[in-house]
Amino acid sequence: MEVFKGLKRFYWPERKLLFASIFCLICTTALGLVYPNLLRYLIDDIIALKKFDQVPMLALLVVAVISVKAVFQFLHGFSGGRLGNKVAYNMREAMYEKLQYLSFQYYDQARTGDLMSRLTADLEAIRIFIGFGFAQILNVFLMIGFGTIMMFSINWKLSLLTMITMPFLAFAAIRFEGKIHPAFRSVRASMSSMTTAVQENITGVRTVKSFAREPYEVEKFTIRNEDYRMNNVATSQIWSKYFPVMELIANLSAVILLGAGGYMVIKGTLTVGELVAFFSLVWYIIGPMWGIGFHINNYTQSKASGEKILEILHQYIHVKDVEHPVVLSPDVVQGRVRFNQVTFAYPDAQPALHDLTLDARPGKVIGFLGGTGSGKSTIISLLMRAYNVKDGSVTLDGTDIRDIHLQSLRNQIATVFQETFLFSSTIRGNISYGRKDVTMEEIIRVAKLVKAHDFIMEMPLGYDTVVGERGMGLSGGQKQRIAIARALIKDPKILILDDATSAVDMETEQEIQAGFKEVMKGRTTFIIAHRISSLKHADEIIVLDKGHVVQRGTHDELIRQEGPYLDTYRIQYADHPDVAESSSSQERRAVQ
Ligand SMILES: Nc1ncnc2c1ncn2[C@@H]1O[C@H](COP(=O)(O)OP(=O)(O)OP(=O)(O)O)[C@@H](O)[C@H]1O
Repeated sequence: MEVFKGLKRFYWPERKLLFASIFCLICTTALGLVYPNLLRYLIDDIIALKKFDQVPMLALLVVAVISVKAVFQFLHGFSGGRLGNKVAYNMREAMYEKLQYLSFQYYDQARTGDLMSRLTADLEAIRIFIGFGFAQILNVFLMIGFGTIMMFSINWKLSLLTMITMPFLAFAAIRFEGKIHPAFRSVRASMSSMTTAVQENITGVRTVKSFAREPYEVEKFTIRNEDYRMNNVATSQIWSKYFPVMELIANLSAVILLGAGGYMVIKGTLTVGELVAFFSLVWYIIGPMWGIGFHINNYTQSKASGEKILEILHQYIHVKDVEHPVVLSPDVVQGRVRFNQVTFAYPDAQPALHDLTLDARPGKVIGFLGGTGSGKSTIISLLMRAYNVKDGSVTLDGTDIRDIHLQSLRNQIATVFQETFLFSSTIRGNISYGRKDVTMEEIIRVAKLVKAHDFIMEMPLGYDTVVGERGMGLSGGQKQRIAIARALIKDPKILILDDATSAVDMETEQEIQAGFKEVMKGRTTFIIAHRISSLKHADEIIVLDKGHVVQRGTHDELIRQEGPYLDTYRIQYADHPDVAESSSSQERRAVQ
């Protein structure tokens, strides 16, 4: 029940619907009890006494009871359906919102397929249970309770005899519950592992095809599919083992009733009408007892689903606002960024950054160079507070970013990531993503700045062209340019380019950078690049190696000293002897 207590905030506001659905079901159940009594009356008071003129009245009464019962049944379905959908809607909203605010650390580990199955299959299980399952379980108790009272009112001895098997039935049902719950959990786990495989396969279809790994992918899927099948088989084995046992026990009741009841009728201690009424009452109790397996199954499934949903809803958010955060106002932000002796390690890992200190004044350009895994992206992750710095501090205009309202901090920053992600929407929609109120003129202006306007206009629908999922249909360089336009339109105080121009040719890169100079006047820019050409205009270049700063200075300073920067420079300009020559003479001058 803990799970349903945890989910209370979703269904409690809809309690009117919940109670209406339960009330209507109780009425339906109570009206169901009228039948056995009408039967008894028909046999004992009409047929036995040959008062056949009362039959039409009785028939009309039956029609009336059926009609009222049907109305209650409809109202139960209606309110239950509304309740389930309302609860599922509220939960879907809450889950989606939570997913928006979960930190980068969570997504480092999360599996998309698993999250998708929680948002779909698990929510569906809860919808059905809260909408109908819960009322039905309550109904089982009511039917058993009402039926038992009525049976005892007819003949208590026969009632006791017939009820003899019920504890065994209850025992079997409880054992069944104990086995089926873990089985369902495994089914759900294997289901989500299967969906993850499908999702990853579709996302990475280009990689799969280029490596001709289709057979391997099929095999990988087969293993998970097999696991899912085996779990389902194991679950149905539990069903098939317990169900016949439960059915046998239930039917024993009917056999005892017919034997003992028939004997009582012969002896004259029970009327035929009472026996017939008793017989339908027994089935009135056995019916829900039989269904108990289904309800238990429904309950355990939704309990397992509820656990998975709560796991997300209760997921700890690593990066969140302090109690009274500083809310930045864009007109006052200068954009001065400082890292003060920052050392940072990802969870359960060696430090990715050691003792970094930097001071980026507003309007300055800071470049980062270093081999893969040297910590460049980590620096910008810390700047946008994707992770909390524990050792040292990062400040913006003198305020520790941990004290700044997270959204207002990120509103000042625009990042172009290493991997370009575009939404499956129009080019116009993709460029204007970071801002609500943006005119077409502004979109075109930034597109021209990043040299994207011409290729966009060559497309059949221009800015209204819909790009495929993840920007399919565009070249790497085109995607990057759209991503840069998306960052620029945000008019940020701080611009971060994480290897953002790696896919465009050098000439276009220079043109884009010339465009930047104009837009980024008075703003702070961080550029991560592998190409010297992308960095050489930076006010300070920081060279990193395994998380340590190994060199820093301007381009001119760095090419005058031996070190990784000059090594990279030599490699990249090997094809340009004139440049290389001039650099070596500069170097020589520096040494002299
Ligand atoms: N999310 C993460 N969780 C755990 N470790 C990480 C994570 N991201 C990066 N690392 C590790 O931190 C170190 C620095 O990585 P980082 O991404 O900052 O390097 P980088 O210089 O940007 O590399 P590249 O040029 O290849 O992008 C690496 O050892 C990397 O494996």
